Amino acid sequence: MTAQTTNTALTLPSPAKLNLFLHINGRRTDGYHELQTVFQFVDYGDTLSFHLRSDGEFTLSPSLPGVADADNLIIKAAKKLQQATECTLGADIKLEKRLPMGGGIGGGSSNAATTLHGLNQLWQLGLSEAQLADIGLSLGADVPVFVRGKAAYAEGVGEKLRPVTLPEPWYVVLRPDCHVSTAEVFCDPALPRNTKKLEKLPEDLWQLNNDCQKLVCDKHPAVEKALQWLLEYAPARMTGTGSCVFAQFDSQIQANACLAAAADTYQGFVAQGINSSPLLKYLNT
Ligand SMILES: C[C@](O)(CO)[C@H](O)COP(=O)(O)OP(=O)(O)OC[C@H]1O[C@@H](n2ccc(N)nc2=O)[C@H](O)[C@@H]1O
Ligand SMILES: Nc1ncnc2c1ncn2[C@@H]1O[C@H](COP(=O)(O)OP(=O)(O)OP(=O)(O)O)[C@@H](O)[C@H]1O
Repeated sequence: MTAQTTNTALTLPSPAKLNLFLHINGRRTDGYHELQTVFQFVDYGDTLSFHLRSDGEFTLSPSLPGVADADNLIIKAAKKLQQATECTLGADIKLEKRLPMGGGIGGGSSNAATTLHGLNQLWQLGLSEAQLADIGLSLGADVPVFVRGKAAYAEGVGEKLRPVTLPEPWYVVLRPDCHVSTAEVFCDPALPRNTKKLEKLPEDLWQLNNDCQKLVCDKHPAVEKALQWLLEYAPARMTGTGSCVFAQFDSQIQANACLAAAADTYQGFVAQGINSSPLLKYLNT
């Protein structure tokens, strides 16, 4: 991922995340779920470029298929920041989309976080990371971790974050050919919602589960199939509410070999797990 900065333009990375495990501990009265998860970033993602406008307007190019610009988390984040700070500036925003959408790897949330950081810098607002994370939370439960940019043990709805230092292995991430709605998974009566809260993270996160995985596999055979396919190679699991599944490897060579074998059947990518988001590297903080 490359990035560049001038006073009137800024190019920034927008990486994906994996949920290395995901426990659902309960449901709040507002319908949101209490959860425990570990987020790790991967060195693969989208790229966003921001060009300053003085008239307070926004453009996005290209638009995402099936997503009106007004519903795009990039534009929503830009408008939230503009309103919160009463800023009169705007931006032309370019998006290079590489991340599969609706795959549980947080592409939209990451785009929102990169937009908050990018415009904070371009407009010289001087908001703190904590202020940006607060604005981010109003856009989605996964936005704060992307704003903070550190691999984290998360609780609450995903916003109570404790940085963790994890091994940085290689992952194969496969995108089964189906769409899984996060809201639908969380609304499903069959979702297990009472996993006991962990007091302490175990050393080996593969001992833990993704509580959404069985439900999603039962409803979407393509997810089950991709997971079983990966399990022939390495420990594998679903991320978030799916549909993407990932397997862990010690080396890039092993991961590439697995992806090459998958190529006829699945779309996917190889990426390294990273504890610090590439976004942080390019910000003047
Ligand atoms: C499942 C995870 O991907 C784990 O990282 C996230 O918690 C989902 O985060 P997200 O996509 O940013 O979620 P949001 O956009 O805030 O919410 C999407 C939908 O998921 C449900 N939702 C989400 C997060 C959460 N802790 N409890 C929920 O019940 C809500 O019904 C909401 O309607
Ligand atoms: N910039 C964006 N990038 C991707 N999706 C977006 C964006 N803005 C809005 N969306 C909408 O959000 C939905 C979820 O997108 P996203 O790629 O973040 O899913 P996800 O990886 O499953 O996220 P999460 O794990 O946070 O639920 C998309 O299907 C799309 O309709």
